[in-house]
Amino acid sequence: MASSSTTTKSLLSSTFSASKSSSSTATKASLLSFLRSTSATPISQKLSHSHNSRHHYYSVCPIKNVLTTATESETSLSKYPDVDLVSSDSKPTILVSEKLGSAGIELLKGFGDVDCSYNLSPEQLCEKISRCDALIVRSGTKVTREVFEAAKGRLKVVGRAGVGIDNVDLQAATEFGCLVVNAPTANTIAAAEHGIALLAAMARNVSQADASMKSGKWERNKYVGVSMVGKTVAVMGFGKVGSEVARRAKGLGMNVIAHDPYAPADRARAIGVELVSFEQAIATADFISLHMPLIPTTSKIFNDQTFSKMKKGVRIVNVARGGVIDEDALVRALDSGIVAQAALDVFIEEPPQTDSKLIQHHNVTVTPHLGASTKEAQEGVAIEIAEAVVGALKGELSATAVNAPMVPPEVLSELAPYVVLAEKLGRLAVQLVAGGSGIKSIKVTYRSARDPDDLDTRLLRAMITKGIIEPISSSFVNLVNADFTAKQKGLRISEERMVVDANPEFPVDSIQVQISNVDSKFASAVSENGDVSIEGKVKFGVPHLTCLGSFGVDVSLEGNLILCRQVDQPGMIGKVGNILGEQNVNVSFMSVGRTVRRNKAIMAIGVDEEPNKDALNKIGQVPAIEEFVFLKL
Ligand SMILES: NC(=O)C1=CN([C@@H]2O[C@H](COP(=O)(O)OP(=O)(O)OC[C@H]3O[C@@H](n4cnc5c(N)ncnc54)[C@H](O)[C@@H]3O)[C@@H](O)[C@H]2O)C=CC1
Ligand SMILES: O=C(O)C(=O)COP(=O)(O)O
Repeated sequence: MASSSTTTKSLLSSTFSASKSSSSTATKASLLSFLRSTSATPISQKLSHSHNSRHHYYSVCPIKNVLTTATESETSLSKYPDVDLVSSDSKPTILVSEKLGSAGIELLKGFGDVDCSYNLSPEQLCEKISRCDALIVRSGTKVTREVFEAAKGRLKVVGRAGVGIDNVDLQAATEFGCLVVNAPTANTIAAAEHGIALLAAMARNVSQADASMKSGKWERNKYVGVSMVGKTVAVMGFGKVGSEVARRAKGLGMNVIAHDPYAPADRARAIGVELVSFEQAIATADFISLHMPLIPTTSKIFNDQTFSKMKKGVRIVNVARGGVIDEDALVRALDSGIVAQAALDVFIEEPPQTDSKLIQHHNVTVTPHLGASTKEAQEGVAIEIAEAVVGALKGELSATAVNAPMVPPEVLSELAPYVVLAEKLGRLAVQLVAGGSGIKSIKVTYRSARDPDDLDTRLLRAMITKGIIEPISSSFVNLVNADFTAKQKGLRISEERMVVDANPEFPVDSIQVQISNVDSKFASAVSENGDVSIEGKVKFGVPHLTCLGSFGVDVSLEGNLILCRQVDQPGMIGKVGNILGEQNVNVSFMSVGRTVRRNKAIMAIGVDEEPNKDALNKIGQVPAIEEFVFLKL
């Protein structure tokens, strides 16, 4: 490895002191803007910047599905849609499309402009959404791909004021870089209580007897019920609601079994519940209470086949999601007597058709999705979701993110400077790749004194991805969509964590980014193994480039960078410095690295301003300079 030296100490120290404070602000701002969906980055700004730049652009080659470089003339601005964007200092607009508790609304009003518009048609929602930064829904709003498309990049967060997110197209949200958060805890008890209410009401024919009496009848013999005590209830889905139902059912003297492929056995044991297989649960239960999410593996999991395996006369409660039951099969099972009764709060289609055979069935008790509808739960959910949405709009990582990694705040603050380093290295590496090269394979190596398992690299990987993709495509990358976008663009990003002898106080010692099988526009950036290779470190909170190809350098990654390879001889720094000085371009940092004395050297010059073409040409004409490149950080 080459040694690196910095030209003047005073330059170094003044840069550090000047950059230290600005860098910590920049670090924070950069981190926040990344964590906020960058889909909301003013695209117009991004475009005008790109349009004015004299440097290479890149676009996605749709056939090879590989990132390829292209020149400005090949880059058409017409592919970018007109986007109605708020400026970053205006208040965010938050659309609340279903009734939300007043405490939550007040909290939201303290942060943004709140538009409570209920009962919007899909078309009305699509029309409104392009003017909204956040959308808050309950189970009644379908947040489809069309909604994300109509948002035109402005929607940063969808808040689901409740648990189930099956009404939100998560794949589309992720693709559009839109964070989805939910409020998973505040309605647990309400849902569990409703489950128990339905269980008891069904067992004792409460709703049927009520309707009968109101129609003037007195039918005591017709509505003889069944007792719950001593009966077996199978709780299907032993999560938050399921566990609370189990606890309450035990209090009623029932024998409780549960099925949940992912539930820990010790939690079940603590409540006195036996975890059993699906088959065992449905074959032995007198009552079955459903508490699993609606996901592909649970969709219509209760169907003709599974009903046929149930104990004859079983009673079913569903406070989870209508879609876990094949409703036509349930009608058949009710008609045949396999299922004696059902009590349903949720339906495949909500509201269901009024003439639905299931709803009208005399052995079925129904409620219109009331599980979460208690005053207490609704206030709790409203506050929980308002806090999550405001936090997301502020750029904080959410503890209830559904489609993004949850990074604990302490990890986040420790990683903050490395997050900036990671993005800059990605930006730098991609600019070193020659136009026309297809970028496919990127290797990231993290060196750290800590155990590899202690380093959560998702955030860093996402930042490197952002740094690589954003300068060369029209995609906007954030924590939500980084992996998806990389995959979509055919980028293979592999990671390696290496333990090195460094200060364990810091989570990372260095990050190296290598791009394989590409040509470089700066041959010195190519390492011995043929990859474009750069490495960086954080020094005093400031990201630095420390290695380029086989050359050691030391330059703070701020502003712009000129890299030159020259014959190692005296006077080179002065020559280039003079050319820049003539153009009033301020040098912020300079570092020279070489492999062998008086042989080849790399000069890395940080500049505050962008030198004009003339200055760059003059640098290129300095006889000892063999190659140079100007890079924007
Ligand atoms: N009716 C209503 O108003 C309400 C309905 N819900 C619904 O209740 C359900 C449960 O909510 P929470 O307990 O808060 O969620 P949770 O995530 O805490 O629990 C769900 C459990 O289902 C389990 N599970 C996943 N696949 C399964 C499978 N194939 N078989 C059995 N279990 C499986 C999971 O491991 C998890 O433990 C959700 O569908 C939610 O949408 C929740 C609140 C109110
Ligand atoms: O939280 C859930 O999953 C629910 O089903 C509650 O739905 P809601 O918010 O009452 O429309």
